[in-house]
Amino acid sequence: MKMLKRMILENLGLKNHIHELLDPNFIMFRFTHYKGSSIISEDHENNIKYDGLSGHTDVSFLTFISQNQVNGLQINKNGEWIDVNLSPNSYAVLCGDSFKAWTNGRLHSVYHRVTMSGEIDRFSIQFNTYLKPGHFIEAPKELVDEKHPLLFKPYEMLGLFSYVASRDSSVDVFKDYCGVSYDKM
Ligand SMILES: O=C(O)CCC(=O)C(=O)O
Ligand SMILES: [Fe+2]
Repeated sequence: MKMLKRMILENLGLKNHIHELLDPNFIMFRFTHYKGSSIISEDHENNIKYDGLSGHTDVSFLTFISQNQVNGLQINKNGEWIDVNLSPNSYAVLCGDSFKAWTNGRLHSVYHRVTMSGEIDRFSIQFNTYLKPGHFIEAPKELVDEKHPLLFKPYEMLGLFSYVASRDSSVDVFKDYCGVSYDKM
């Protein structure tokens, strides 16, 4: 994770900012169990119900996803859903909203979902990286200029978490919380 952050910052010419992202690093793990159709099937006339998770972006900096050998994760590229075929012992890395905000939009958060289509249960582990509460996420000055106006106001993770928890997750909560709107002249 540290290496990945270093590589990204080096690429953006921001190596001098690495400690802002590494020192206050804060990690959350989540385990998810998606039931295969053999368990939750309500198969009346082939009307099978599948488990899953609807489309969203993560509010983290980075998300690492590891799974048992059952696929189901999909990412959206230009409106098209693409299956992520994870080989055993590998994991997916997704960029989240916080990295997008900190890079003032240079990185994009990945819109993704989970769609189950088989009989076997899927188990996944998500490892989300944030900044410790109390540390503000603010794009470095080098990434803000006339051509690249500030896209997100500085914010802090606890404020964001409580806002997200109080909202309907189907709307763009992250942008609602800290997005900057510029009036078109
Ligand atoms: O289970 C997965 O592969 C992804 C889960 C996910 O996107 C999430 O919990 O935010
Ligand atoms: Fe997610």
